[in-house]
Amino acid sequence: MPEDDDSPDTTGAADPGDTRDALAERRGLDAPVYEPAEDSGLLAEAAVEHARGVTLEVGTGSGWVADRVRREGDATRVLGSDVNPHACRRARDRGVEAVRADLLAAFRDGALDTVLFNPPYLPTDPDNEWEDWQEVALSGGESGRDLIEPFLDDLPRALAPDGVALLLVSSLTGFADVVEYAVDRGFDAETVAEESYPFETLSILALRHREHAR
Ligand SMILES: C[S@@+](CC[C@H](N)C(=O)[O-])C[C@H]1O[C@@H](n2cnc3c(N)ncnc32)[C@H](O)[C@@H]1O
Repeated sequence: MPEDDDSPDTTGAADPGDTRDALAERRGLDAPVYEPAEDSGLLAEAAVEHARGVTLEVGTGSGWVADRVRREGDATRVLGSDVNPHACRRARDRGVEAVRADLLAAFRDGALDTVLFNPPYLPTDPDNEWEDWQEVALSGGESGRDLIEPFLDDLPRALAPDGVALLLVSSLTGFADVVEYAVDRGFDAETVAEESYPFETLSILALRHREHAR
């Protein structure tokens, strides 16, 4: 594989006992930007199919997902955002319009027709935090939902009335808990893609404002 090829690594399927540290090691603990992996690939496939209008990928990382949507999907404009400045730079180098922002805070009410998010979701022991950009990319705090919940809190505001959000959810994070949280915020949730691995199942939830759900 060429050195600059950062398509998802689907060759390194983890063993059943694979841990957060093993995952991180496989992805390069000291890499400042999350490399696309199986989760990125699953989100990209669903996003190419569903993204329409103004599309934002929150936590764009390398920009690989946003770039695929830009090239292969029907969105009219594709943006990326990330708190990590190295990620914003990588995404821009790829041709993605990327801004440094915390979740949806920088975006106007109802401005987004499609929102994509592959969040940091690994449940993490508070005594075992790394405090680097990989931590920011991977750790979802003790529950795994530290980023998912504030994202879902603000999504009703930023998503257009007939918009859709595609959220990647791991079984490690508590699928039912995420669905319940989204439903409580006025969304209908539908699973549009799912892949099982030895250590987790990844799902893509399509979230629509309840009054606009099909
Ligand atoms: C699991 S990685 C996904 C990267 C990329 N979207 C992909 O699928 O390959 C999560 C990304 O979310 C970013 N992130 C973490 N906290 C964030 C926040 N509060 N606002 C925006 N992005 C955030 C991380 O820097 C990281 O790039």
